[in-house]
Amino acid sequence: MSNIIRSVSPHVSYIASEHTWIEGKAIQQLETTANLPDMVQVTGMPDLHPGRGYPVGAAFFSQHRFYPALIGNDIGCGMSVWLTDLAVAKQSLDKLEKRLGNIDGPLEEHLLADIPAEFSHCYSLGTIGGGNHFAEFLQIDEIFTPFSALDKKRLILLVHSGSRGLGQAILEAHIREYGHHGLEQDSPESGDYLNQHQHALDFAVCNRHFIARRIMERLRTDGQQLLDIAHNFLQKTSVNGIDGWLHRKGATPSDRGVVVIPGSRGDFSYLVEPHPDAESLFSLAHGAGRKWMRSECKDRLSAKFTVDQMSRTHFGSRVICRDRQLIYQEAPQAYKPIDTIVDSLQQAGLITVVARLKPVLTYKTSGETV
Ligand SMILES: Nc1nc2c(ncn2[C@@H]2O[C@H](COP(=O)(O)O)[C@@H](O)[C@H]2O)c(=O)[nH]1
Ligand SMILES: [Mn+2]
Repeated sequence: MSNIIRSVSPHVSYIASEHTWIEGKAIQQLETTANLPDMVQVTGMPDLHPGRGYPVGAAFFSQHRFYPALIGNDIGCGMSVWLTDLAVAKQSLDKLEKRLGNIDGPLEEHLLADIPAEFSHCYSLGTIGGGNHFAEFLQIDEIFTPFSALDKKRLILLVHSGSRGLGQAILEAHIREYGHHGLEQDSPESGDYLNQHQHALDFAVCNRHFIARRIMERLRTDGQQLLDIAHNFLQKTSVNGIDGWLHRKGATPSDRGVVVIPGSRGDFSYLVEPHPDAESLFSLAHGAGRKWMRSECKDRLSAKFTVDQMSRTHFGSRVICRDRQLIYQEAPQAYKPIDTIVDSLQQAGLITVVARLKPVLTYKTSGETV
């Protein structure tokens, strides 16, 4: 375990095997963040990559004060996993795509009555959003550890989305007023942020629920939720007997049962059982993590692959993405290989792999943009 959890300095470490690609800039960002006042420990996950000022794929533990900027704009972003009643064997990709149609618009009229009152004015509820958000059908490729809920004959639905414009508005207002200094715990400002943060977390859970519901309705099926877990959030907690604030930015909690670690639309995703551990700040990778910046993807790929070719993967799965920039930005090539991520977590003793999932159909957006 010791050579997988690498120490950069007494307060900074990251988890990586010899095969895990970690960019130097991301480690520099870890160190910069560790120098913030009252920061106690900073740990990078194997999917660590540089972000805008602060790294993504990391957990940060502070005392006395916390830093909303570390959580970022997509407060509550996370993954939910459903075991649907759709039989793997019977599916035609054409039929799935046709029935799914366009789910970028407001929720269907008959679902509006079920929206909790606190979110009834949020028109983005039930929509996936841009960037790396997606909804994906997957099939179980292999089960490694018995997990009663799994059934190889049924399709899995994975939803990745967050708090949409709400989280963005909370962060913008916070930065306008307080910059990047963080907030003293127990101050009125920190109480205000925590209330808004909770509201965004609740919205994100509700959003993923309605996305899954509308998708399953379109496909005339039902399903059972296996998990819903956020990877961008703040938690008041205790680590090694110290009370403080655990910030997760692209880090999945390891103390809440089975989680999913997605790869990309052209790679496997894994269901894993975490082994909670203080050294990793009770966190795991939340995905594969970017290898290429968004801005470089189209230049690197468009001469080699047409949009049509990008809409299929080597698994034979299909990608619905009518945004010609986004389809390149989110290409499988832009992400680290998921097996290097999962292997390092396994070698560090932080997970037991439950199942490997293979993409069947990935939905990004039906909106036509050039
Ligand atoms: N199975 C899929 N996984 C994907 C896809 N696009 C991205 N990803 C993975 O999700 C995480 C999400 O990162 P975040 O920082 O935006 O929360 C990313 O690291 C990838 O590994 C996809 O289409 N299908
Ligand atoms: Mn996310």
